[in-house]
Amino acid sequence: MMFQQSSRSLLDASKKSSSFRWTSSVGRTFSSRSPQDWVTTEETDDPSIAILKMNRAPANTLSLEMCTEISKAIKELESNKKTQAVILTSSLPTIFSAGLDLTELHNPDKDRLPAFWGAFQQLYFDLYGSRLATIGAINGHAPAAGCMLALSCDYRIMSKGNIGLNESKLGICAPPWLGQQFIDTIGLRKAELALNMGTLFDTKAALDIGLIDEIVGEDDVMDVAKTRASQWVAIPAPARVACKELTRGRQLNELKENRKQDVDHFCSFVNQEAMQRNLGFYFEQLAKRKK
Ligand SMILES: CCCCC/C=C\C/C=C\C/C=C/C(=O)SCCNC(=O)CCNC(=O)[C@H](O)C(C)(C)COP(=O)(O)OP(=O)(O)OC[C@H]1O[C@@H](n2cnc3c(N)ncnc32)[C@H](O)[C@@H]1OP(=O)(O)O
Repeated sequence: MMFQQSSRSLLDASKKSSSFRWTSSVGRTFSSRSPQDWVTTEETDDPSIAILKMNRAPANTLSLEMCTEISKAIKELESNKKTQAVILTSSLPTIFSAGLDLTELHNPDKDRLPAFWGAFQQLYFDLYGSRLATIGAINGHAPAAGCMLALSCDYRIMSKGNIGLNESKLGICAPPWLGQQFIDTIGLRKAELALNMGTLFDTKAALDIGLIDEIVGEDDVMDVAKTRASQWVAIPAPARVACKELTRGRQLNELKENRKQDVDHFCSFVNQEAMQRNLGFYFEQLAKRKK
């Protein structure tokens, strides 16, 4: 990995508290195959390009275990010297990732919460700072932390769905490092408006403000992603890595130096009664939406 980060204690803690079937505070039961199946990697016909697929139905939400699995997959790909690029995508039909798993935030387990945020921070380090060229093949909705996954890629193509940082609609605010990623991508004024309003952009609007780089047809996503990956891989790897360090190194180091404070800040923010009320309300609306 280009920007080596240490998170052993947090991730070790996460392993102890893993649970894969639980009932949420609004009474819905989540179950799935084991976390090992939530993320898969595939080879392509070019040995330098791999695919990383998120398969956590129904919405590829980022729980502690999901963050850990994605991080693990990135590290495994990086450990193969031949691999120079990864295409990040979803195997779900309409959702890239619905962001943080709200069951982690609402009525949280006090011991698990810091480990959860540590795993989310680690995912940012691993994806945003990867030595690999990263192509986001965004084939569905990508709100909030789903948008973070997209923003952490080097190049973003999108076929359908909405993307953006909608945290304010949940009564919360993106952490400074995610907000900064957004500002660095689309510029301060556009980010200011979008963050305050919690705007989710359709593909056209996202392209207009520079949140994505290209709109592609649904059937062309993987072909275009492979073509773009080949173009990135054609740049000599030391140059690519140095460019990434130039544009992302400061932000990554800033969080690295403030990691513990960021976890503490997150935990005290989320544990506030008003935050819990807002999250509970949003979560209930989400669950009721279809009914
Ligand atoms: C300065 C202080 C710093 C402190 C920081 C504090 C907090 C952290 C802040 C920011 C970081 C990031 C935060 C987040 O990511 S919060 C999550 C935000 N995500 C959303 O708002 C998306 C919510 N989901 C949707 O809008 C829709 O699901 C969708 C993505 C548009 C897809 O719609 P569709 O109709 O296709 O699917 P469903 O709505 O039926 O969803 C399927 C299924 O999944 C459940 N679900 C969806 N999203 C989540 C989620 N994020 N967490 C948990 N569960 C989710 C949904 O309820 C359905 O469940 P069901 O049981 O009904 O099948």
